[in-house]
Amino acid sequence: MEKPYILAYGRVSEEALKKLGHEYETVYFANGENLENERFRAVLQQAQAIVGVELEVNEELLDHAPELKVVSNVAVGYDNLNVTALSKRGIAACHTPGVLNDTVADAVFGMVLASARRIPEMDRFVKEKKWNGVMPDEKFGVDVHHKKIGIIGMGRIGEAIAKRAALGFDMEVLYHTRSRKEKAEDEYGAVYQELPDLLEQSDFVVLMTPLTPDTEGLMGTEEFRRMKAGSIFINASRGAVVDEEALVHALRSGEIRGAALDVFQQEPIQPDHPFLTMEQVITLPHLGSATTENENNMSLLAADNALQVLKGQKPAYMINQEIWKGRNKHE
Ligand SMILES: NC(=O)C1=CN([C@@H]2O[C@H](COP(=O)(O)OP(=O)(O)OC[C@H]3O[C@@H](n4cnc5c(N)ncnc54)[C@H](OP(=O)(O)O)[C@@H]3O)[C@@H](O)[C@H]2O)C=CC1
Ligand SMILES: O=CC(=O)O
Repeated sequence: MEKPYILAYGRVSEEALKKLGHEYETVYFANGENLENERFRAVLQQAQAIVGVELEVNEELLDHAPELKVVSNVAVGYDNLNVTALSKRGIAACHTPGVLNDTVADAVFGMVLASARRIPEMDRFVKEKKWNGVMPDEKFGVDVHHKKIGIIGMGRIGEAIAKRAALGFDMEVLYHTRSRKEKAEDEYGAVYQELPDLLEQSDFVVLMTPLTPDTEGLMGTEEFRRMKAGSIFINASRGAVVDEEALVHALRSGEIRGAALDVFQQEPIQPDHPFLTMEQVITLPHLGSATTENENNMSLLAADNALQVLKGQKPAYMINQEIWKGRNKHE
């Protein structure tokens, strides 16, 4: 009998592809492939699992996937999945929380340091042979240590950022979420704030919420207006949590000093986007979790999630847990 199919998509490590391929006919498609590709449609028609990152899984795609049992994101964020549509069809939705916390927090701290100390800009300055041996006063950065960092979305990754800020850089940590975080308060001295208060006090504002109907456009004109003069905005959550026009305005008008952005409303960013011409904005290609080690860890976790579902076991990291109820009376 032919092995059942798995459709692998986007960033999935070699080791994970091998693991999946051992038991299932695993066909890999690069990021950007979609229903317009005949081979993609043919594999989807037979696929019992999708394992990958950034594939838009909507009703239309699901209509082409009659055998599907699980969609396993190689990501913790799952705004690319229509979870309601998956649940309605009894398809498990899985993701990879936890394993990437430190990797993403390292990247965010890189963004904090790079923007405060103008590191990418100064790299260009030297390479463009503008350096005459003296660091010009007008290119000086600002300190990070002992400043206030405001974290919007103190979840798994937010806490790893708070730890670096408090224990590594002696920063005061403010945070805003829907619920209080005792661990962050006890271990990192984090102080809960309503959003306007956090924005008004923080030297660095770090956005780390998921993209949901509640968070879409969370940072808009009013929020940027409330930020301190000279403050820096960091976004590593999702582009659509920010009103990009409002951010461009806040940067151009000097309401805030700078920004470091790993995510955009449209990825890749449009070639004529104003961010690309702004010296005070660091633009990154959604690299938060992108290290060799972490890609493999996330891919293996996503592969395990998918294989567990295909074997009738409850996966370790399932988003729509409610669909599992009653499937196995021991769980
Ligand atoms: N740039 C990159 O490469 C990466 C980006 N990400 C993004 O980071 C996000 C967060 O990941 P992770 O930390 O694991 O997720 P968590 O679910 O652990 O944390 C999310 C936090 O956001 C808070 N939150 C949710 N909705 C709101 C709201 N309306 N107002 C205020 N706070 C809110 C939650 O609050 P509460 O706890 O009170 O519910 C929670 O504390 C992912 O969903 C993804 O979009 C993740 C990895 C890499
Ligand atoms: O953006 C990455 C993720 O894991 O979510």
